[in-house]
Amino acid sequence: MSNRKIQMPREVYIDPGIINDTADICKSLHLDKKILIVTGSHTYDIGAVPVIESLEKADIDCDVIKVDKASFESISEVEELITPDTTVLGIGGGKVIDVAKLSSYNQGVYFVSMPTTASHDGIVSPLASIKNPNSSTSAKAHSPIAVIADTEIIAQSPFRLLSAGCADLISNFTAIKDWKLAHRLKNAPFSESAASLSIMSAHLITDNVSNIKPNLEASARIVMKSLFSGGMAISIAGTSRPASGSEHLFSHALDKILDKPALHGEQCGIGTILMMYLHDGDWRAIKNSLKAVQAPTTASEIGIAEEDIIEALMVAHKIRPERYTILGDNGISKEAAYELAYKTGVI
Ligand SMILES: NC(=O)C1=CN([C@@H]2O[C@H](COP(=O)(O)OP(=O)(O)OC[C@H]3O[C@@H](n4cnc5c(N)ncnc54)[C@H](O)[C@@H]3O)[C@@H](O)[C@H]2O)C=CC1
Ligand SMILES: O=C(CO)COP(=O)(O)O
Ligand SMILES: [Zn+2]
Repeated sequence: MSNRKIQMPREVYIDPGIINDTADICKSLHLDKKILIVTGSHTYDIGAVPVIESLEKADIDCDVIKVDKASFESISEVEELITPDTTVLGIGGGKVIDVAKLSSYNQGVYFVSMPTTASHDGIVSPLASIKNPNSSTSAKAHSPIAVIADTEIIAQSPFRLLSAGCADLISNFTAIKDWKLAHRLKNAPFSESAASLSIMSAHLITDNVSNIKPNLEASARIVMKSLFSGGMAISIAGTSRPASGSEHLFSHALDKILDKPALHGEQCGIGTILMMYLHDGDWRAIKNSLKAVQAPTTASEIGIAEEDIIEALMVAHKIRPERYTILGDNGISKEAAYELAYKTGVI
């Protein structure tokens, strides 16, 4: 038997007002015995309250737990509330969704992904990213059984979060360059279909920048659909390779260095400018696309000091040494890091 499994969601809803149909969706999937809502303190009012109303009307039992960190403590707290007939609904941003995803995976129960914003491509993917002292990258979990993305709620979320989602998708351009490089130099397994889908998802953003605007349901829909197809590329590959290369290593390095990192997608977007320069690609086009969706392109816009950018560039290659990228096995020198950040206008 092949041990290569492609896992995908069974049902995906990307629609305005769909959150009010949560009970019907859970019933139709036979997931209505016992519901555990995992949400954040801020996203409780925005997303959990309408879900609770929908479940109460349908006489479906539900418990709620609020988590604010994607940590192993949060995972344990959630797991304590899970029984074999529980379905976990993750309602919130990326951290909440990752906690819901990993705790449900550990306990072997179904999970429904309910994003209240469109800030990164883990919404639909089978991976979860839980920070710990040894690792800041994503690890295997499982795909949601269903995705319920209410584009009305997502459109009303701060535009900064949507811009970050666009930037996380734009980073697929360098991720694929790195993946191809690793395939050629190190014989890393490569999937043409996952790579094509990943690039297509990034193009859905860069070809549509003029249609991505604040407070517009149609814009939230474009970003959410692109994150969906980007997540599918990850599912097909069975690894985050199609969506995470050297630009993500740079962002992971910043997460380790900084007390208060910027949004995941924002850091990855800036990393994409830098890594595209190293690939000798069209980094100016990346910068223009990021600007067009109002994502940051300089360190100062997200309050990161020059020396932290340089430090992150110099240590990024150590984050995941098994994943070869343009940073090579030894990384880049301090002088080269300054030159790179300066020439691209990041510092
Ligand atoms: N599983 C995976 O494959 C991936 C996981 N990640 C992880 O996801 C996390 C980043 O996710 P983010 O969503 O960027 O951060 P986050 O989960 O911290 O959310 C950012 C902020 O947005 C707020 N928010 C969410 N919806 C809102 C709404 N409708 N209105 C107002 N505020 C709202 C949240 O309360 C939070 O304060 C990181 O931990 C990152 O490592 C990132 C990429 C892929
Ligand atoms: O952020 C991701 C894809 O956008 C996941 O990447 P990592 O596997 O590097 O955490
Ligand atoms: Zn990412």
